[in-house]
Amino acid sequence: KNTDELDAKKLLEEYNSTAEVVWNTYTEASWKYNTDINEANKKEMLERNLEMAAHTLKYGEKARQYDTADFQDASVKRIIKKLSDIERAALPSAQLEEYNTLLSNMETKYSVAEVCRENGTCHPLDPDLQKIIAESRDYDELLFAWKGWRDASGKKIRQDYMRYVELANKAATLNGHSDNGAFWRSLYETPTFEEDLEMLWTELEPLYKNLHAYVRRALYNKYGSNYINLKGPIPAHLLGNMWAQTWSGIMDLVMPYPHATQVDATPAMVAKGWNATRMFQESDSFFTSLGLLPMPKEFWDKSMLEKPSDGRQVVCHASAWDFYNRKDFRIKQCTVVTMDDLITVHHEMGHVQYFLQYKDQPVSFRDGANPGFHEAIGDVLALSVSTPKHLQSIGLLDKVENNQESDINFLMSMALDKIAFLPFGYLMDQWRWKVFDGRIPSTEYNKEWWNLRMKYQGLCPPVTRTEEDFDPGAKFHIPANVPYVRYFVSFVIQFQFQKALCDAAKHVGPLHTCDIYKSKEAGKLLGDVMKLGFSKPWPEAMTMITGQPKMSAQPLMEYFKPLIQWLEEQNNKNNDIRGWPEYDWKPSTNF
Ligand SMILES: O=C(CCC(O)(O)[C@H](Cc1ccccc1)NC(=O)c1ccccc1)N[C@@H](Cc1c[nH]c2ccccc12)C(=O)O
Ligand SMILES: [Zn+2]
Repeated sequence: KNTDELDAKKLLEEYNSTAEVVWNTYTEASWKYNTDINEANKKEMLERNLEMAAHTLKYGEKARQYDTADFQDASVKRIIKKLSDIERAALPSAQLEEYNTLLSNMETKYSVAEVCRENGTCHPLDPDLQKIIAESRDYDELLFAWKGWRDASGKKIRQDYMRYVELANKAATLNGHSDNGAFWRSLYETPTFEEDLEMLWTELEPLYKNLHAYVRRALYNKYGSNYINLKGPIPAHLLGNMWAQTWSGIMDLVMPYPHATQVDATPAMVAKGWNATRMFQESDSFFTSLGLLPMPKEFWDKSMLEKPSDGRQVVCHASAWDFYNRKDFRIKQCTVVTMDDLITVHHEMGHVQYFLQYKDQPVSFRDGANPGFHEAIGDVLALSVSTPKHLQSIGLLDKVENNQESDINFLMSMALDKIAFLPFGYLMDQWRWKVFDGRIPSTEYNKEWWNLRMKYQGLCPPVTRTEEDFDPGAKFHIPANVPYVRYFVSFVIQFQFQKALCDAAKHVGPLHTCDIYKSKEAGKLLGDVMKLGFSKPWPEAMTMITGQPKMSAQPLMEYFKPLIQWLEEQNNKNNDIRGWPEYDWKPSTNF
């Protein structure tokens, strides 16, 4: 083994400059395909992916020659270690081509899927089906969209997915992991990662069960006892979101005090003629108010901020793009003018802010401290933007009162996104980890999916599901091969970050009223951590912000404390049980 540290340094310089070119070329081709899905663009993207894999293989094999045990420079050790895992480039070239083709076919099938009515009108997921699921209060119309989407997307991907699992696992084992799930978890560099997650869920589950009981009661009042059992799971198509992952779509059904302050800024956004660009400019202003970096000109010139109207097929699921040339950064989002999408705008802008902050790091360090950090940045700022006080200051809410009822309304709207999401954020990769390690065989993909949906979310399918279906495939991240536990981590640590930033901003009062707008101290804390990228283990980054190295559910619980007490009282008043002991109940199907 080579123990020459200067040799290694030279290798890494060569790697870094060549990687920037190869990755930029691939990213341009991938962008072209994602924003104009056709055979020619797909072919070009697949070719560029092979070139990138060849580059990864070449330098990965060189990196593996080194024994870095006695190296002085910790960064050199860290990069050599990261380069040594060459992921899919470890596959024989025929299988690598098959793997890349499977991935682009699954993502394309998902992105072009649509649901057609008898009268011939067809509906894509974005914006049509999402709008129906969020706004319709007709049980059967909701069922049309819910079942139709799963028939058009997940069902079509099941075979591809089985082969993808085999090849992903083969690549993982060739890199020394037991399976692909073990590889994904290794990115957190935390030996107790699964135990830590389980402890967080144990702390947070009671909050979720209280919210679930209260929402179930509201849905019972709306849809009646044929469709809701007060001691059973909730039919999965009634929660205002295609995957029941966030529930703010049904805020009108659960609003605690209809006569107190409203919290939805959507009507004002529409009334004031906001468009996608305006939403992104608003977000850009918030970031710069903290002393963080503005979006560069390329961003505004080259991003795709709306679904094209020229007939092009695109991947609508939002994403942020680093072109690895330290200049070119973009967002692709099929933005609609709603409060929900204003939140997503901040989420995506958080990714680009991270790109900007770490752009001068070596390419191997141009990543989040862990994947959850990358997901949390934008959401932290969105916590401030979402406050009634801030929405009023940007003209999106007129009347704002400071009283208990308005507080509860606001906290309910936040809980419908943040607390409702936790079990979904946790179960998605529970399912995939079990698929990758073989605990879930392909003959039980759908049965085990619904077991987890029942166990964690207290949901049931509105109609019978079989192994002909593949409901996990109806959620973008499964066909797109994007890990998901990062969002569970993000939804926990973003409250830790918010608490720390609010302290730095010298906020006084309850955590949920904090708005860090214009706080340069808060911005500096966040900016310094983003500049690190992946150069230090994430507990060091966590300590820089919060003063301690661990994930903790305490700040989230502190943020929602007033609502938790209120929900306890309401559920006791309604004599509602927490949980769903009558788990084998099914809603009536009148067709
Ligand atoms: O998927 C997303 C947003 C998309 C993304 O920004 O996370 C995107 C996903 C993606 C990854 C890889 C390829 C294609 C899409 N991630 C990024 O763009 C990204 C870019 C650089 C680094 C890390 C992530 N949110 C999740 C979780 C979520 C639901 N509601 C939310 C509200 C606020 C924030 C997140 C969510 C979802 O929609 O289920
Ligand atoms: Zn994200």
